[in-house]
Amino acid sequence: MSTTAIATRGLSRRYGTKTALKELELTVEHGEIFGLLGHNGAGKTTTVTLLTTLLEPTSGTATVAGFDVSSDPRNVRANIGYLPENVRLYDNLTMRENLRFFGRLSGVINVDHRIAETLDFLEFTGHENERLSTFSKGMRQRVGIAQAILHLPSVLFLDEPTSGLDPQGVKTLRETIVRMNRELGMTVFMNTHLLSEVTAWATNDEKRGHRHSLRDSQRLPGPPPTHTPGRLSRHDRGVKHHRMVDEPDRHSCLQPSSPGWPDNRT
Ligand SMILES: Nc1ncnc2c1ncn2[C@@H]1O[C@H](COP(=O)(O)OP(=O)(O)OP(=O)(O)O)[C@@H](O)[C@H]1O
Repeated sequence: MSTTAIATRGLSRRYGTKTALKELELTVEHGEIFGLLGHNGAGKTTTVTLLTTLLEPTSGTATVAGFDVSSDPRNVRANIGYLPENVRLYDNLTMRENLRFFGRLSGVINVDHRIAETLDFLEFTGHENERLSTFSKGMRQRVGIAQAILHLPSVLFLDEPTSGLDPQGVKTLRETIVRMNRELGMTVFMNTHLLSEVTAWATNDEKRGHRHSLRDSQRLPGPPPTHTPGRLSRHDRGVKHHRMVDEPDRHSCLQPSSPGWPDNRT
């Protein structure tokens, strides 16, 4: 079996004359947690939308879990989970009803059993019969994660997963991501515009090289508890990231000195 979970070659997407994504080249191996880093508008959501088969590339290719996103989207979808930035759930249904609905759509067998197992794994039991309209942002997101992993996908996509969460929510989410990776063996592909999201996993000397091509994919070790600037230590589970920086006018480069450079260290 191939060790490659995701591979893109020249992956591009245009909207009319607007280039949303230009010739993305990246490879993610099975078992990795991968962070796609870029400012607002850099093309992160477009990338995830292409990789989850919700959008067709205008040129280039991509495979996910060994299947081509253009010629074999059904098999891609069967092998992935997806948590969009703004998770869409049914507010007037309970958590169990929501999960049943999504589980059945994904063809999950014995769906109630899987719901129980999944909520147990996420340490989120006790709210099954409550309506989503009463849930906080953090709780809704956990329902979103539950629906994304109900069918035990091999590759999990998370679009700006910490967006709108409080610090405790961010901490819980990071721990959950690591557990899904280590205990369920899921490859995790995560979009973020926050450098801190990537560095949270890793020691880093990765603030160097402010302007990179899209080929600047770098392996980070992670997730250790502390951060050792200037040095990469070895870790058996690599966390890779890829900075979506290109021409300054297109991607408003990620630079530590930029006004928009994230300064939070949640
Ligand atoms: N449907 C669309 N039609 C036209 N342009 C679009 C469309 N979707 C995205 N774009 C443009 O493509 C570029 C990339 O958008 P995308 O949403 O992928 O960026 P992003 O990195 O995810 O940004 P954000 O962090 O703000 O979500 C942006 O300039 C955006 O305005």
